[in-house]
Formats: sequence, C-alpha cells, structure tokens
Amino acid sequence: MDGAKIPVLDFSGEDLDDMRKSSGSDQSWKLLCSKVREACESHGYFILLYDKIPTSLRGDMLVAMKALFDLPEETKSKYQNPKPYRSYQGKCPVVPLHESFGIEDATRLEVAQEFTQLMWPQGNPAFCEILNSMSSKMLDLNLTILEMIFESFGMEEKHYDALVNDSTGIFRVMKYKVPPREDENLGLVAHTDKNALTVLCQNDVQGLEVMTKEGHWEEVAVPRDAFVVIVGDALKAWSNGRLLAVKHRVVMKADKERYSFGLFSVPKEGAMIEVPRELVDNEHPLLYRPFKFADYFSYFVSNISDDALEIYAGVSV
Ligand SMILES: O=C(O)CCC(=O)C(=O)O
Ligand SMILES: [Fe+2]
Repeated sequence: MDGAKIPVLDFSGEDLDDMRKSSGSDQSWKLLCSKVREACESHGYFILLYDKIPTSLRGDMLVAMKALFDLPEETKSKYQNPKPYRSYQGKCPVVPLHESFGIEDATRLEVAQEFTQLMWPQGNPAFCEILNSMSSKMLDLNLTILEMIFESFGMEEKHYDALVNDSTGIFRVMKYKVPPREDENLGLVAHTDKNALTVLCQNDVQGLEVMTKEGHWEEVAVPRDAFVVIVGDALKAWSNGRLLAVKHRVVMKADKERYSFGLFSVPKEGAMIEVPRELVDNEHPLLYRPFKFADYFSYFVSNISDDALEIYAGVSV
C-alpha cells in the first residue's frame, strides 16, 4: 500500500451514542463502522478527527505533562509497578530520548489522586482532574471504536466481551527529547502494540512512522488536534488476522521536544482471546489458537520478538 492515502475518519459533529441508537432507521452509524473496519483491515491504523474531546483539554494535558516530566528524576522514579508498561521509565539505554509513565485505571478518581499525590505530595488538584478527565474520555472513545469494529463484523457481544467489557485502560504519557545528533534520533523502537486498540494524541512535533505492507517506513503527518488509532496484536488475533497490527516507531527529527499520550485498551488478567467461529472459513483458515492475553503479554515481555504473536499463538498450517 505504499503511497496509498492514510485513512482519515472524521467523527466530528457526530454524537456517536445518538447515531448508534438510531442505527435501526439510519444507515450512517453502519457506514461509519464499516469505514473504521476497512481502515483497520487495509492499514492497521487511521487518523481520527473527533471534537468531543475538547481542544482545550488536550492543551491542558500537554501543559500538565510538561510539568510532570520537569519534576526531579528522583520524584518521577517513585512511580513503580511490578507489572510491565505501568511504571516510570527513563534513561533506558536503547531509547535514551524516551521517557514515559504508564498509569493503569487513571479513569478511576482514586487512582488519579494517588498518582498525583505521589508526584506532588503538596497537592496538585488541577493535574489530577486533567489526568482523570482525559483518560476517561479517551477510554470511552477507544471502547466505542472497538465496538464499531465488532458491530461491523456483525458479532454478538459475547464474542468480544474479553476485548471491551473485560478490558482495562492503561494511560501512557510520553516525552521524547531533542536528539543530540542526527544519527541518534530513534525515539521509540519499532513494535506492534500488544493490547487490543490504542488511541494516541501528540503535540505539534511529528515523529510517528508506520511500516507499510511493502516494508517501508512511512511518516505519519498527524494533523493538529487529530488522534491516531492503532490496531494491536490482541485485536489482530481475535479477527483471525483480518485486521492488521501495524508496526510503528518514533523518529525524532525536530529541534523541539515531542510529547504524546495514549490510551491502551488491554484485556484484563484472565481474559481469553479467541477467534469467533464466524471468522473462520475456507478462505480464512484459523490462524491463532485461543490464548489468555496475560500469558501472551508475559511471554512477550520475557522473549521480546517481532513475531511474538505468531510464535506464541500462531497455528501452524
Ligand atoms: O509516541 C507516540 O506517538 C507513539 C507511542 C507508541 O507507539 C507506544 O507507546 O506504543
Ligand atoms: Fe505503540
């Protein structure tokens, strides 16, 4: 798909809940759902315009993140969690430009409060409010997009519970430093997201690149105030490989710091990822055996590999 246009979907001006409720009499919901699915099939990601998350909140979030990353290293390092991708990460030799926090369930007020308290023992209610509000809005959006995909496949809810209702949100905030030299500009190594679906947002510093089906890196020019939606391994496996978990990375070219934040919907401990029977036929033989998401994730963490999903859950044909 080299050179093929990056899909841009516009949900602005739409009340998705209303649209969905009137989907019996109105085709626009179904049409939107099929556009989402098509983008996830052809590219594994898309750019999303969505005005229900206010621009002012995005601006506040970026300002709040700067204050967070400006805290002393000693304070930031207090945020530790034994589970992977949920702690403070900085000074990693593989990606020295990258720093991040992964906060699970920031959508719960007490979690947002606890995190804020740890970073600002003297209190910072504004930060807490922004963190809680942004993560909640992005989780809603993430789960709605997932439901759109499942509806477009005509799936009954029981087939996708593990990816929507049994799902938790990890809110990740990221900072990328300006590279010291042009040849040391890797912000984040190439990877596929392991979770179901990711919704990302960034400041005006570009850097995200995706790998095309032909194996070339392509820059994603994210319009101001847009979101990027990325399919992860869990959704790829569930869809029997119909949806593409696109490989992506971050390359820093600008002389300004890049800030991004994302809401990762992650199947809960114990949730099983299983291809629904409806998605297996002669043309689409079963590609993945049923697996517990948490086991796959642990496998990945201890055997970091580009082909983790195929090796772990692939059915040899
Ligand atoms: O910073 C970005 O835009 C990408 C982040 C990302 O791909 C990730 O955290 O998985
Ligand atoms: Fe990613």
